Amino acid sequence: MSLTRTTQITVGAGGSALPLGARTSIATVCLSGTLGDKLDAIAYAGFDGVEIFEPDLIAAPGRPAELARATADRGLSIDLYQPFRDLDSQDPDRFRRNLIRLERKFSVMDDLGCDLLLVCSSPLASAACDDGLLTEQLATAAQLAAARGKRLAYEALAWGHHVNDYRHAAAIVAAVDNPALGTCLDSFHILSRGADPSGIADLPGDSIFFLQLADAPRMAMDLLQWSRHHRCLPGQGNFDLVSFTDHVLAAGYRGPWSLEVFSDVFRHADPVRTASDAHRSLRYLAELVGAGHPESSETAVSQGVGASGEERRPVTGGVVSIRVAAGPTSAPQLGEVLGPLGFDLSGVDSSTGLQLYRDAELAVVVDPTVGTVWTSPGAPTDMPTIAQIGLRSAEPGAWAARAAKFDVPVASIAAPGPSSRPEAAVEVVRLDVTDSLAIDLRPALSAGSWQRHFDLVPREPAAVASLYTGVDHIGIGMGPADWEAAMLLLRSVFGMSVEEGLDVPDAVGTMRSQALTSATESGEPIRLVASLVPSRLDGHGPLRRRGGLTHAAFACDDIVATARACRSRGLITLPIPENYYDDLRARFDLGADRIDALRRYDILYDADEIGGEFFHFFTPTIADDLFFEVVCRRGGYRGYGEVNSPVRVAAALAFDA
Ligand SMILES: O=C(O)c1ccc(O)c(O)c1
Ligand SMILES: [Mg+2]
Repeated sequence: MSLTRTTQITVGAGGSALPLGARTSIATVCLSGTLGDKLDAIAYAGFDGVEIFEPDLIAAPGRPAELARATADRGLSIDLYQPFRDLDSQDPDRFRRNLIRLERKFSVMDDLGCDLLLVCSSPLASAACDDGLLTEQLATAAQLAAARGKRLAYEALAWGHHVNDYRHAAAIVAAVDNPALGTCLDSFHILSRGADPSGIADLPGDSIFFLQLADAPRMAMDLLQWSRHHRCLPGQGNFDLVSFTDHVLAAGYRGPWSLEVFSDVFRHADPVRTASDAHRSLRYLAELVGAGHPESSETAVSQGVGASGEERRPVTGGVVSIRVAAGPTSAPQLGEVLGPLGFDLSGVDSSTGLQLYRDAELAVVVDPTVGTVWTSPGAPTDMPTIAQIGLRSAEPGAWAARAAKFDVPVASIAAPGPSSRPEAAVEVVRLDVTDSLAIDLRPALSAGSWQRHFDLVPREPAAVASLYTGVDHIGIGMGPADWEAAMLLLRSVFGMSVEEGLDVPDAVGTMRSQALTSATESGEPIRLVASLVPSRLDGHGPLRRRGGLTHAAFACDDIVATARACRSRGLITLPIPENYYDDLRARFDLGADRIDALRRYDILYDADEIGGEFFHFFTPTIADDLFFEVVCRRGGYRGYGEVNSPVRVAAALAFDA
């Protein structure tokens, strides 16, 4: 068996990764560091151009002409200089003063070799509040720009005083009717206000001077604060950027796709990592947009980056295995819980001590070694964590190719095979989602494949029928440093989709959680629930959180029968308080018998508006974190019983006390 790690980073990849040959660009404000650090990271990630954010230039030691050289030396164009604020004004003196300021900025742009300036709509109460006056003032500015060989891209800020909607900005631009004035469309300002983006398709394409893309998580908060602190990359938030971008292309826009992401997270993240995620996010968006523009994908496909038939995302089956990094202290405790749950110890790897627990086709592998490579740096070594998720796939090699398309490194584990067909020898492809979580893709786990790795304990075939129909979902904790990158990776490579995130308050904190799902060939989706773990909690170190967080939930068809079977094997279910069942009786019309059955087996319950039902019970936590859950879904229930989460956490604390 050999392990090979392939890392492919696109450095200055030739040709466009975007539909219709569009160029990639990014605003310097997206990244942390000095302007030099930012340009290095942007060039390294493979971008074609930059937007220079004025405060970055003002604070930099180099003169604009030097910046122009530094940018050109890195193979980058300067696509936009921004922002020019508060141009229009009800006060004629103020407006005259603003025109002088504008002329000075044109001189800076001369030195930068940039001809496009972003002009934001004014948020000031003194802004021109009359369309006639505003049109007149923008017309004057456009004439000055034309005389200096410059162009102005007028952007409606979502919190603009008079102009805060792209249609209003476009109407003013149309009224001015000067080729030196166009609009800048910024997805954040348009989608954050819930404006219908379909009107973009009807704008004259040559009046759209610039496209800024940003995603964001849905939040009910002040627009300015939301925009300045919580934007994220396409594929990290909840906006529908695919149809947004489709409308912009339908209008005929062929300029750069530029990222403008104001983010508190990226402000202190490694700029190289942010920039490479940023470039990946544009390719992710391009793949989805390109799928709707087959005529546009021809060039892209010839460069190996487009959405062609054979490049479609390969399929997976469901979760077939879970590997728990348990360490020597927790490994025996895991065994004590897995046995009663129906997982028999069926093999041990004599060289590593890895323990294989199986219930029919499902496997849980427990790693008892100290400080395994899967444990996050700084995490307590005795804290068990789900380190690997195994998905069934008949075509691991195709997954390796797909990961490479997004520059995600994979490790290919080869099985002995004919050397004439090396691709057939790829047995497992492993891809790191974070430093402490990997996803494996492999064909069905036959006894044969286990045999190669474990000394199997002889057992009677099908001695016990399987208790479970599969893995319903997996819960994982992630630190803030990993969160954004992991979301993008899961969504781009695996095509996972997200619903809106949830904040779930419980006895030990408020947990930000995000469910991700992806379709499988069997129809039952893969479900992951990521929870954002603050990097430090109560001095317990990163990722340590009392009450449990990391978990695997197994699915069954009959919750009471399964609970009974587990109890008969000695399972201690997490005790749920009487008060919970009093409340259930008050909230739902369940009938005394059903409530009694739930209470007897510590089963929790939820129902949704469409008649879906959810039943689940839990094990106590192992070493404060890991637990197992058994669930039963009925009638198309799509949630995770989140309402019961605080009850579980409090019950786990009470059990441990
Ligand atoms: O938050 C701002 O002020 C700001 C500035 C420039 C932009 O392009 C933008 O979208 C927002
Ligand atoms: Mg903008």
